[in-house]
Amino acid sequence: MNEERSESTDATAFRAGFVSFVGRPNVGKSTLTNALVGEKIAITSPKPQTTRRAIRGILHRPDGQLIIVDTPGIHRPRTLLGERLNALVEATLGDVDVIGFCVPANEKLGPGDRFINDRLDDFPRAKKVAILTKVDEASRPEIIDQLTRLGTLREWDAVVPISSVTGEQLDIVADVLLDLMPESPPLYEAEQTTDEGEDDRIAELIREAALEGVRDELPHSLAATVDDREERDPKREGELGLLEIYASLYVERDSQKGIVIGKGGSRLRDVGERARREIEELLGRRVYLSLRVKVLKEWQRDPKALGRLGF
Ligand SMILES: Nc1nc2c(ncn2[C@@H]2O[C@H](COP(=O)(O)OP(=O)(O)OP(=O)(O)O)[C@@H](O)[C@H]2O)c(=O)[nH]1
Repeated sequence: MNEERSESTDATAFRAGFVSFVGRPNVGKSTLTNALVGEKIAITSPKPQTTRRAIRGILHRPDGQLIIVDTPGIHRPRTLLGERLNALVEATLGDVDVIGFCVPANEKLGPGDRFINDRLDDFPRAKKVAILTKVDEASRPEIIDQLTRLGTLREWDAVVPISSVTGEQLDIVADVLLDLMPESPPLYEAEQTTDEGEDDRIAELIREAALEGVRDELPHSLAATVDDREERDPKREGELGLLEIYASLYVERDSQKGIVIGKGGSRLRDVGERARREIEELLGRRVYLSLRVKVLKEWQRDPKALGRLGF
């Protein structure tokens, strides 16, 4: 990050900086990122703890640039993967300008929220904003009650209630976050919405499609990679040909392979179909997707396997 950027009180100055949303699994961090950036980049899923990679989304505005670093949740590590994720969180949060602490309006503040709030003391450099998410699912009194409780946790630089679903207060949260950023020239090109590699985004779309409708224990055992791409000649000159993408889905055990593939391969066909449509939308062209399911025994605990999957 650029050390030359400076604090300023000039309200008309262009500001740019990094923000990371933290909070318990499922509080709506990825959905908020997508809603702010306006393009699907982070994986959202109703299952807890499915965001693995630090993905950046960028909100471009005439008065500033908000670079969103989407981290996996802070949680107590149980596996080597868990430890690496926590190390990633530490590295990310040590380097951002603002941390947005997300708490859902429709659930009481609990030990999980307090655990994460306490950890925020380890990142004194970052300004801290409390974001009350999912206000569409809570009553007025519940929202007020929750805001009061949030206020007792620490002196926040700001507290903002939002809904990523109805869009309520999303412009306000963007204003508030930008206001807290240092004065700085734009840090990214205007057309960029994410700096994640295209293959990584494709792999996330495949993983997301494969997660849909599977049992609770599977999310942590699924990974996807793009192995190869081949361009087919276009039928007519001046057109794009078909893009063939060869990808793998990794599970940890033989039994999980069956779950992913389904009876007679029916589930895998659905997953491939869903993922292909998403990839075509992302790339804006026709795609042929070949998906293979592979077993990589206990990959979450195996350093070599983790390396191969890009963790
Ligand atoms: N009603 C409502 N639901 C929301 C809102 N924001 C997110 N959700 C839902 O909450 C669930 C979890 O959202 P995510 O954005 O995946 O949550 P997350 O905090 O990124 O979760 P992890 O990746 O597991 O850490 C999804 O089913 C979302 O559709 C909101 O503002 N209102």
